[in-house]
Parts: sequence; C-alpha cells; structure tokens
Amino acid sequence: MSADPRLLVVDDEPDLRTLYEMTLLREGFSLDSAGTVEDALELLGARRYDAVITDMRLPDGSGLDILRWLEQQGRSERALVITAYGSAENAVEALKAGAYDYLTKPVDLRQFRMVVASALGRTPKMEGPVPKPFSSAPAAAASSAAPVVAAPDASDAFAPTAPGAFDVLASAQAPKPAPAEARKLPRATPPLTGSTTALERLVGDSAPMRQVRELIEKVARSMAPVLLNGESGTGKELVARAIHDVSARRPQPFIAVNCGAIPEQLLEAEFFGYRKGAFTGASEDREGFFQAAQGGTLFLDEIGDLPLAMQSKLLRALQERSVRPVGAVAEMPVNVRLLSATHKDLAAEVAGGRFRQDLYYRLNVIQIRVPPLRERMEDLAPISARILQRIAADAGVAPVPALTPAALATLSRYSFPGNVRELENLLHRALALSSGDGIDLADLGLPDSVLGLDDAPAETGDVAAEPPLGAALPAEARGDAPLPADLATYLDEVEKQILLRALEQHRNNRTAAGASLGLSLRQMRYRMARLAISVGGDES
Ligand SMILES: Nc1ncnc2c1ncn2[C@@H]1O[C@H](COP(=O)(O)OP(=O)(O)OP(=O)(O)O)[C@@H](O)[C@H]1O
Repeated sequence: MSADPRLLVVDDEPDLRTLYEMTLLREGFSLDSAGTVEDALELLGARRYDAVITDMRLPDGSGLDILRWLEQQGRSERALVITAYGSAENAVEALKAGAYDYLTKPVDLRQFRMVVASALGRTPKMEGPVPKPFSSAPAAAASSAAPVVAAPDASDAFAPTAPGAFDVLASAQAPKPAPAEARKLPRATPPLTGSTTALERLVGDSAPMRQVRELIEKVARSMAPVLLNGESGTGKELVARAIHDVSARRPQPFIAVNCGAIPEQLLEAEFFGYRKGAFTGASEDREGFFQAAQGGTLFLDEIGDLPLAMQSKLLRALQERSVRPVGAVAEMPVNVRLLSATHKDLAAEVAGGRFRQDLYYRLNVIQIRVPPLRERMEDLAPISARILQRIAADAGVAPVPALTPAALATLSRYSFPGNVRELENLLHRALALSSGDGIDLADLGLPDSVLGLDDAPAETGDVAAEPPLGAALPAEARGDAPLPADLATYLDEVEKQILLRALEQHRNNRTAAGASLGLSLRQMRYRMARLAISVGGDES
C-alpha cells in the first residue's frame, strides 16, 4: 500500500459526499469521488485505489455492481458499502459480494473513520472516548479464579488450563493440569513468534478439509461475520484461529469465549466490562471481551447458548460498533471482527423462538461447516501423526512414536463422537501407556465393542444407529411390567446407568461420552453433578 492511501468515494448525494470527503481528507487520505456507478467504473478503470467507499443505492445501479466489477477484475481495492438503516439483508448481501465491511445510515463519523482505518490496516485518529489498549484481564479473570476465554493457542490442544468455577473452553481440551498462573492470564493470542499458524496446524487433505481451508483463505479478507457449524471437537476454534491468522488482524488479539460457560448474570460485565462501583465487588475498572479483542477477532463459541436478553445486547453492540461497560455513562467504539460457532441448528433455534432472527442474520453472513472426523477418515493418519508429534515434543519423548498399522486400522472403524479432541485424548493416554516405539492396539484402551471382542455391534459410524425406539424402552415403559412406584427416582436411576455406561465406553472423557448421547459438555457436567456421578481424570 502506498504511503498516501487514495480512496474513491461513491455517493449521489453531494452533501454526503462532501461530508465523507472532509472527514477523510482530515485523516490524510487522497480522494476521488463519483456520483454514479458509471463514473465510478470510469475512475476505477483509469487507476487503482486503496479502498472504495460506496453507497448501496445509486442512480444508475447499486454499490453491488461496483463490488462485482472489482471481483471480476480481480482488483485488490477493499470495498466499504453504506447501506440504509435497518436493512440487514443489504449489508449481508454486500459482505457476501466481497465487501470488506459495511456502514449503516445515518453514518456515524467516528465509526466511519474507524472502519476506513481498519480496511487500510491503520489506526484512526480518534476523538472522544478512546478504547484503552488491552492491559488488564477481561472481567472474568477478576470475578473468578478461572478464565472464561480460551488459553493461548501456542500449545493448541494441550494449553495448560485448570478447570475452575466456570466451565472454561480450554478445560475441555486440556488433559494436563495447569500451573496456577495460567488462570490469571488474559487469553489473547500471544505475540507472534514465527511459530506455526493455526492454518498450518489444521491437518487434513481430505476433500472437505480442502474446502474448509479454501473458505478460510477467502473469508479472511473481509470483516464479514462467519458462523462455524459442527459437532463438538471437530476443530471449529482452530478454524476460527486460522481465519484470524490469515487475516490482516493477525498481530492483534484473538479472544475466544465460551458463551455457554458464563453465568447469565455476569454476561454483560464479561462482554462489555464494567466500571469501579458498578456493582458490589466491582473494586476497579475492568475491560470486557470486546475491549480485549480491540483491533482483532472475537470468537464466540457456543453462541446458541446465549440467553435472549444477552442476544439483544450483542446485536446492539454489533450494529453500533460500540459498547457501554456496566456502570459507564459513555459508549466506547470497538473495532472487532466477530466469529461465532455452535453445534446447534441455529435456524431451528430461531424457529423455536430461542434465538433472535436478526442476530442470526448478522452472525450467519458466511457459514463454514466443519465436518465430523468420521466423514473424513482419510485425515485420521496425518492428524494422529501430527498430534503424536506434538505430545511427544511436550513430554520430551523421542523418537516420536507412531501408530502400528493394526492400531490405525482399528481406530478407523471407530466413530469418534468426540471428534479430533477425543482422538487427542486417546493418543495422550496411549502414549502414556505404550512401552515401545509404536502405539499398538492394546495401548489405545478402546472399549471391547470397538475391538470386536464382544457381541455388541462395533461402534463405527455406520453401525452406531440407534436401536428401534420400542426395543430401547425398559420393560416398565412397554407395558409388560408393573409401573415404577416413584417415577422421578426410577428415571434418575436409568439416566445414571446410561451416563455411567457412556463414561466407561469413553474412558471417562466427559466430552466424548456426552457427545455420544447428544449432550454438550456443559449438559453432561450438569447431569453428572445432579446424579452425584464423579469420575477421576482430567476435565475433558
Ligand atoms: N484438522 C485438525 N488438525 C489438527 N488438530 C485438530 C484439527 N481439528 C481439530 N484439532 C484439534 O482438536 C482439538 C479440538 O478442536 P477445537 O477446540 O477447535 O474444536 P471445536 O469444534 O471448537 O470444539 P467445541 O465445539 O467443543 O468447542 C483442538 O486441540 C484442535 O487443535
């Protein structure tokens, strides 16, 4: 990019054009302007710009025509589109057509400067309340012993994080106990060290993974919100990190938050921060996740778990691009790219009235489905090899042990309900148990049903079909036995036995056991606590 960025402003209203021009000239940009699509294309044909800012509705066409032209010509200009207030569809259409970002009318000039600066990878000359640089831990770290956002991704799967009062995202991934100081740290991505990027860590050359990788490269170029869909443990967070790593926001923080793990009454303070004295216990100002992610990427995992009241507040923050800390008078502008993930069918949640439709539209501009491991079994060997490499390096084991052909063949018959995370946990244990250079069948500790040693059907993707409903019911429910005297106690006992069986089958891995029963880790924990089931081992 040149030292003196040149922008093209396209709007048919002369007053607005002048306003944009004056604002941008004050920021030190050079400008050209046009009032129609035709004029804009003529200017674009004659020279290159660093960015194009265009109104959506123009006398001889639409801002989308300009976007399409830029796309067809393979031009590098970043495009910003100005849409009418409340027309979320237009904004979504613009982002899908390749716009870097959009603004809604009436244009807030502070936002305008921020968005233009972000498109050009610059810091705007701020007026009014300027967000503080991220210097303190987000609210969660202060309000409990445990962090709520994910651990730094440097060590990826084995980020040392202890489970705490809050169910942390990282806790589901961390087979290792944590040093105490890890709990206090904000979990922004650490400074770049030249280590591998998340995209490089995303192993797998299967057709679905190639497609995911292509999409990552494509969506990284804009500010468009991306919704990642997929079962637990498939790699949604890794994909989110990869989008951040590939984007121009890479030097800025990546903040991952597990929405389902934050108590409802703390959500607003955690997201937007709070001011000293805002409530009992607020002994100092604290930043929230939005401020922590300033300039970078905010990844909201399990977005489907956000209560409706918080959904409205999040939508407002996205629309206004500013947040108001609890107890603060003024709003503060935020420049954050939002990525979100869910294992739920959000469209069904909208239909059921549990998720706001307008927020769904905002988040779901681009959707990436991360396929379950069983749909890309050709990736099993390379992913296992990479994971073993990492575990061995962590444990100081050399040479790196490999799976024997028999172990790999057996693993490929397994359905992996907990996906790559389950594979990681399994290999972690296997490495601890193995005595030689290779990891053999016996080291895997797989249940007999997978090894084909009992009469039960092997737990493979295609045999894992549920039994017919009638056959699965206990005798009491089918009418050939007396009714239970205490239904609640009876059902609790049935549930307990099922949970214990699932836990046994999955070597006490709660995530995998829960996933095999269609339960999230959170739901699994809740049920286990209610039924007083405790298992040893790590928190996954
Ligand atoms: N393709 C892959 N190659 C290598 N490692 C992977 C891959 N996919 C996932 N992983 C690893 O598997 C673990 C689980 O991935 P991740 O946390 O991204 O899953 P998730 O879908 O976000 O899970 P959840 O829905 O439970 O939050 C991580 O340690 C991640 O690094």
